[in-house]
Amino acid sequence: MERKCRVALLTSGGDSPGMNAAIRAVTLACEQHHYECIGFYHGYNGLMDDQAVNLTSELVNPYLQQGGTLLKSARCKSMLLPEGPKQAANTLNKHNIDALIVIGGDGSFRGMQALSHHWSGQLIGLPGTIDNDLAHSDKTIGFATAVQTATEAIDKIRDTANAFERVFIVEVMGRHSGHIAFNVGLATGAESILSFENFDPEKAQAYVEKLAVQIQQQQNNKHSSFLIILAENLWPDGPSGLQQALKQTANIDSGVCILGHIQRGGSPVVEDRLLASKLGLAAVQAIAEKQHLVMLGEVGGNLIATPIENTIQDPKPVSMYWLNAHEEALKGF
Ligand SMILES: Nc1ncnc2c1ncn2[C@@H]1O[C@H](COP(=O)(O)OP(=O)(O)OP(=O)(O)O)[C@@H](O)[C@H]1O
Ligand SMILES: O=P(O)(O)OC[C@H]1O[C@](O)(CO)[C@@H](O)[C@@H]1O
Repeated sequence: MERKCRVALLTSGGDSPGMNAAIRAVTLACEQHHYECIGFYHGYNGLMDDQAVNLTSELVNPYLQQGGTLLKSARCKSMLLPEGPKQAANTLNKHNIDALIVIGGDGSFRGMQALSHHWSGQLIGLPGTIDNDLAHSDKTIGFATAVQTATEAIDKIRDTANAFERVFIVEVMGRHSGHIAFNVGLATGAESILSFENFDPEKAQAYVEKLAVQIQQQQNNKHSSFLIILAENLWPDGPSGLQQALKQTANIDSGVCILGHIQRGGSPVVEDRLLASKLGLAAVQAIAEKQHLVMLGEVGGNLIATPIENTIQDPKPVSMYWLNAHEEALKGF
């Protein structure tokens, strides 16, 4: 009897809503292709200490609509050491794995590159991160849900901010990229959006002075709230640093809300379920077609495979067009 192809799967880095939908799609597609499907728990840690599980449709089906990842995730320090990728390769060889699918962000893809130097199986990446910072896919799995979650939370802040005509600084995630900040800022009609793409930390005081003028003008004219969406890791001393600067510079009081990990959880929105399901099915198809060291993504409605190194190296710029248009439109009020 012909030996069945053995496909392994892991989720790595920050979990993102829709990872479970991708795991489910991979498992179902493997069953359809008559492949074995083996999950490894806790990201690359599961390859370090051999934490394997046989994935079946019965096991994965109930997770489709759940956030997080049924395979758990981790940031595995051993992968950064010379022995780590070798150890990972040993585990894959021990299980006779033919192909490994990694769902994660750019760090996880760097892990795939390191592994490729020690393991001869096929490696396929799926973009799974709320940050949307991977080139060659319009969206990453989990981004749409994170934007939705943050938007709903900020809408609630807006209600209470309106009631007291308050200024609020809301910090959103994104590590070092502004996709969440800009999209959430547009969706909530934030009066100001500050992110890596439009902020120079050397000129922080100049931004404070500009913000102070905007806040005073807007509140004098309209008697309404003023929301500042602030990307994490941006402002020196974080959102409370900006809060203090506004107070010291112009005696402006403001509230601070750090949305934090609330943005990573929750049931994936339809857009993420669809993207994850399509990419999961495509990953198994890519294995059947003998593809290697590629990431699958969706660009303009088409599924495309891009060499992993390009997805890591190529920038994924935030579109400034709509941000600028939004700022211009606000000036008209
Ligand atoms: N240069 C590298 N070489 C080998 N492995 C790496 C490298 N960079 C990252 N990894 C592995 O990938 C894991 C995940 O990377 P990282 O923590 O950067 O998250 P990510 O995949 O970028 O996702 P996210 O940004 O959404 O959290 C790391 O914990 C490590 O195990
Ligand atoms: O959960 P951790 O390990 O603190 O990581 C937080 C980081 O992970 C992300 O949620 C996803 O990369 C970033 O937006 C954030 O900076």
